[in-house]
Amino acid sequence: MISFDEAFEKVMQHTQNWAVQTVDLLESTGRVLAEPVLADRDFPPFDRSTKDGIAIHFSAIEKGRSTFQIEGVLSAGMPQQSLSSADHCFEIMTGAVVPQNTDTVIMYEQVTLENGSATIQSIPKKGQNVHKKGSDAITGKVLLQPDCRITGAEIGILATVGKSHVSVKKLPKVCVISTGNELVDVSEIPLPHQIRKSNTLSLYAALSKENIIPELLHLTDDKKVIQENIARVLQENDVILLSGGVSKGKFDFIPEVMESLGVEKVFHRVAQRPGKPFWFGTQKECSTVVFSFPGNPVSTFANYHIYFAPWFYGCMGLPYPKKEVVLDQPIRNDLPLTRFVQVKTYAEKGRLFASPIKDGGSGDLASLSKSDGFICLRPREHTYEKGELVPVYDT
Ligand SMILES: Nc1nc2c(c(=O)[nH]1)N[C@H]1C(S)=C(S)[C@@H](COP(=O)(O)OP(=O)(O)OC[C@H]3O[C@@H](n4cnc5c(N)ncnc54)[C@H](O)[C@@H]3O)O[C@H]1N2
Ligand code: MOO
Ligand SMILES: [Mg+2]
Repeated sequence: MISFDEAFEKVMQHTQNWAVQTVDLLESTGRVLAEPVLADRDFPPFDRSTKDGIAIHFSAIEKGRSTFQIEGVLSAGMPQQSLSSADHCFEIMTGAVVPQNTDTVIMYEQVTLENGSATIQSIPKKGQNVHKKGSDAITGKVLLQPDCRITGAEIGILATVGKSHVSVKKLPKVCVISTGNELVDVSEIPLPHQIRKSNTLSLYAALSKENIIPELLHLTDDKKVIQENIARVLQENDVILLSGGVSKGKFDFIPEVMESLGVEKVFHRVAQRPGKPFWFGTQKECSTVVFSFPGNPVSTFANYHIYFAPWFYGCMGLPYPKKEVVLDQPIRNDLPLTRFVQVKTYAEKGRLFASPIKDGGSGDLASLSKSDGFICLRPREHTYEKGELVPVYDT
């Protein structure tokens, strides 16, 4: 059995790269950008008024003028105009092009309009309320580097530079498989000896947060059925996530089936709780990566977040957000294995605290909604003290 740190390192050594694809702008939301995005013109592309008011040439103020004859009204979307005399002004709206021969905008609140003239009530600063052409970025500047997650902010930038199609990293094709004769569909009424499938649906939901829509498959505990189906699934997918069938039971066929299909075992069993019988391997010919999680619900859930999530970030070239929390009570782990304890986190005085949740072991599926993460407690003789910082995996 290997330690958690060794297992984690081995998983991270098997990151994959699934090439790139071009998608429509709005479909790129949540995806990882695969190209640099440059400013196609200056930002802003013209001297732009930032207030509704009047545009003047500041030299008129220096000469002591405070009343200006209004030459016209400018709205956003009008081509640039030209002021014919420094004794005049234009009324100008936010977003409109500042006219030639003007350099300063005074907002309506500081102006009185009367008989076609505007009188200013206070002395403005030269250049005020003008968002200068190219002041945010000049043409050709890199606005977005590749390997960033596309959120609403990036969509706005992509739209502004005219990217109706965006190059993004491809997502893996994923199959999520449940195994077990006791499992029935959500819509069924289970017999007394049966339970409804839940793990694979939790995995489906977690994957969909990453924009991955997996194929879902259920297999009975029949070696031949498992073998035939996994042979096909290996060919058709980049990643397989399994739940169940990896421990010591007479019907836990996954490890031997995987090896019979040429999936090379990287490790089986990790000194951790929950999630100990985790099996991880790769089929080199079709470069499919197999995460075979132990069937107990908390084990499947924990291992997805502890191993798969950072691995997937690694594949996408994204840094995995490492996080620590402050323990709000002492907790021991003098076992010779790494413990992952469910916690509820909360913020207080600018710090993030974690409160351990009592659960009924790794079969206690209902406990998962009371927590929002797992803290990682490596084996250690002395107690983890109240106030100590420990790593946390968000769920
Ligand atoms: N002799 C030993 N027995 C067990 C060991 C051990 O080391 N020696 N390890 C225990 C640990 S720890 C775990 S975790 C489980 C892992 O079992 P498997 O991966 O073989 O999973 P199954 O036997 O198929 O099922 C276990 C449990 O989980 C439920 N399950 C499975 N799949 C689902 C699903 N999709 N949705 C909901 N629930 C699911 C299943 O009904 C069982 O109750 O082994 C221990 N045993
Ligand atoms: O380690 Mo198992 O994953 O606790 O139930
Ligand atoms: Mg089992």
